[in-house]
Order: sequence, then C-alpha cells, then structure tokens
Amino acid sequence: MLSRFAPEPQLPSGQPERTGVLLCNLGTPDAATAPAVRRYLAQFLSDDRVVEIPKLLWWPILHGIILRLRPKASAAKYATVWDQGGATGSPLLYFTERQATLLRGWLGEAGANVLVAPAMRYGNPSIPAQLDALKAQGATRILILPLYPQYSGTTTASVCDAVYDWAKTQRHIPELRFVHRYHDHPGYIEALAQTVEQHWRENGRAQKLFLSFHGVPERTWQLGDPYRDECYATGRLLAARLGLDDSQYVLTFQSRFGKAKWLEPYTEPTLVAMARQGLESVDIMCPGFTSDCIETLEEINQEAREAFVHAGGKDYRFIPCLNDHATWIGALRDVARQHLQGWPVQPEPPTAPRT
Ligand SMILES: C=CC1=C(C)c2cc3[nH]c(cc4nc(cc5[nH]c(cc1n2)c(C)c5CCC(=O)O)C(CCC(=O)O)=C4C)c(C)c3C=C
Ligand SMILES: [Fe+2]
Ligand SMILES: [Fe+2]
Repeated sequence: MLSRFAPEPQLPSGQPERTGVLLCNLGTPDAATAPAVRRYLAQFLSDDRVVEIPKLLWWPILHGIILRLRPKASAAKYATVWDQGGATGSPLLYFTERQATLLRGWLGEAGANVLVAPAMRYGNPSIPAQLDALKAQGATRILILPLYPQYSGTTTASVCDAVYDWAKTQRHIPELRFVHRYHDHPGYIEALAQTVEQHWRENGRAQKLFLSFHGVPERTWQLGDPYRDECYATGRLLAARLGLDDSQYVLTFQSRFGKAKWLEPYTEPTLVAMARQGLESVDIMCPGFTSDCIETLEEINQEAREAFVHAGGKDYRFIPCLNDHATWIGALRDVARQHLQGWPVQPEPPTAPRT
C-alpha cells in the first residue's frame, strides 16, 4: 500500500528553521464565469461545516438544482465586482494577497523574519498548497490566522478542518497554532472606527449607521455557535468607540441562503422597513468582512441600495471594508505577534554540518 505521507521537502543544507503565518480567507472563483463559479460553489457548498443538511438530502438539491441554476446568475454578479473597489480581479483575493504582503513588512519592522502566505479555504491558492509552500521554504512553525474576526463553526472551524486534513498527510508536521477570534481586539475596533470617521469626514453623517454582518442559520446559534454573540460584541464596542447610543446604529445580518431561518434582523428587509417609516439616509458598513467582495460590493452596495431607494430612502452611503487600511494591518500584526510569542521569529544561524 502506498503511504499517505508525502515525502518531506529537501531543504538546502544550512537553511534556517522559519516561522510562517497563513492568512486564510473564504475563497473566490478563479474567474467571473459560470464554469469557474460552479467549481467554486461545488467545493464551498459540499463542506458540511457550511451546509449541515444530511448528504442524502443535500446532494440532489446541490447537484440537481443549485449547481445547475446558480453559477450563471452568480457569475453575472461576480462580473460587476471584478476589478472594482480598487482591486484587480477578485477583490477578495486581491486584498487578501495585499494584506499578506503588508503584514510581512509590518512584522519585519522589529527585525522579525516571518513568512506570510495568503490562502483560500475554497478555490485558490488553496490551504494545502500554501502549507506545502511554507514548509518548502523551511517553515517548522506555522500560525493559522483566519481573516474572520468573529468565530463561527461555518468559517473558522472549517479552516481548522482543512489544516488538520493537510496535517494528516504529513510525516513531519510543523508546530501549529490557530487564532480563533479577535472580534473585540482594540486594534480591529480602532481600524473600523477610523474607517467610519474618515467616511463621515468625506461624506457627512447619515441618520443611522447600519452594521451588516454575514448571516448564518439561526439553528447554529441555538446549538452553541458563538458567532452571533461575537458580532453583537463587535457592534457594541464599535458604537461605544464612536460615541453612538442604541438609537443611532442598527446591527443586521445579510446574505441569507436557502429557506431556513437565519440570524435576524435581516439587512435588506430592515433597510426597506425603515425607509418606509421615513428613514432618509444611512451609512452602511460590513465589519465582519475584512476585504471587500461580492457580498459587500454587489449585495450591499448595489442590491440593498436599490431596495432602500425604491422604498423611499434618499441617501445610501456605503463604507468600504478594512482592506489595506494601515490601522487594520497594524491590528493584524498585533494579533499575530500575540500568538507568535515564544516562537523564534529571527532566522537562526546556519547549523553546523553533521560530521
Ligand atoms: C450556504 C451557507 C453559507 C454560510 C453558512 C455562509 C457563512 C459565511 N460566509 C462568510 C463570508 C463570505 N461568504 C461569501 C460568499 C458566499 N457565501 C455563501 C453561503 C454561505 N456563507 C455563498 C453561496 C456565497 C457565494 C456567493 C453567491 O453565490 O451568492 C463571501 C464572498 C466571496 C467572494 O466575493 O468571492 C464571503 C467573504 C462568512 C464570514 C460566513 C459566516 C460567518
Ligand atoms: Fe458566505
Ligand atoms: Fe450574497
């Protein structure tokens, strides 16, 4: 029987042991085309962390309906955000790569020589490919840093699964550490607050600030997923930092998928209801998304905007995600440093050749 363990990479003799950081985001299709979106959605929606319906029931729905109908419509939406928001190609991939490059430089400020690689849970560059690449560059310790500030079984735990699956194929597993959450980290809250304040300086201030987080099925919360509570904690800390009372901001959940009940209140129906009650202007941001993507640039900045205006709203002001904001990269550096404690981050002197 062939061994499931891959051969260990041959490192040039004298190459120092390195420390690596894997910056993980959700993923994105390789192109804004129906076949690429189908491949991406097939991988994404086959993950039982994401869809908790028994395979026997889910498979016919996924392969018989969703993967036949959704890719074409979804690709048309992806085409509207490709190259947008200051990005080239997929905004999610573009900003994740940029965050990795900047983080490497910022960690290097204090003389730390840490490898930083971007990775996507679904699509490319994949988590196993990037872990292989880090190992091939000599990484013997790797910190897994998901770009999800709030922990959810549907996202953070799925990144952990992908890393554990890769580890199962390795003869010599690097030391591994995982960041699970930073929803209340002062640097993250500060970066969000500065983004809102800059937006207010440039555009003035609307009647209400909407904080729209990605939704998850409500059942996951009832079963103990901490995601909802962590979103509310982020919302409260951000409002306090901005000096907002409860009447000045609204926290909602977007991107409902399928027929089940998801976390409420839902973003678009709340915008519509409030516009009908006379709300004229909103500022809207998505604090749980650390990069702009289809969910922010299309769903929030296009679809929800249209719904708000159609319901009588006048002024809809979208606030971009953290992307490559300097305070945010500083926060990522601080989160990484906290979790790298005790690990050597300087290249070690070459070891003497064995005699
Ligand atoms: C099917 C259920 C889904 C769950 C649960 C879910 C949780 C979840 N997702 C994000 C972040 C992102 N999701 C994105 C896209 C996206 N999400 C789902 C479904 C679920 N997400 C779908 C089907 C899609 C694809 C888009 C579409 O076809 O409409 C993205 C954007 C990807 C991109 O722009 O390339 C992000 C980011 C979080 C944080 C989360 C739970 C906390
Ligand atoms: Fe999603
Ligand atoms: Fe969406």
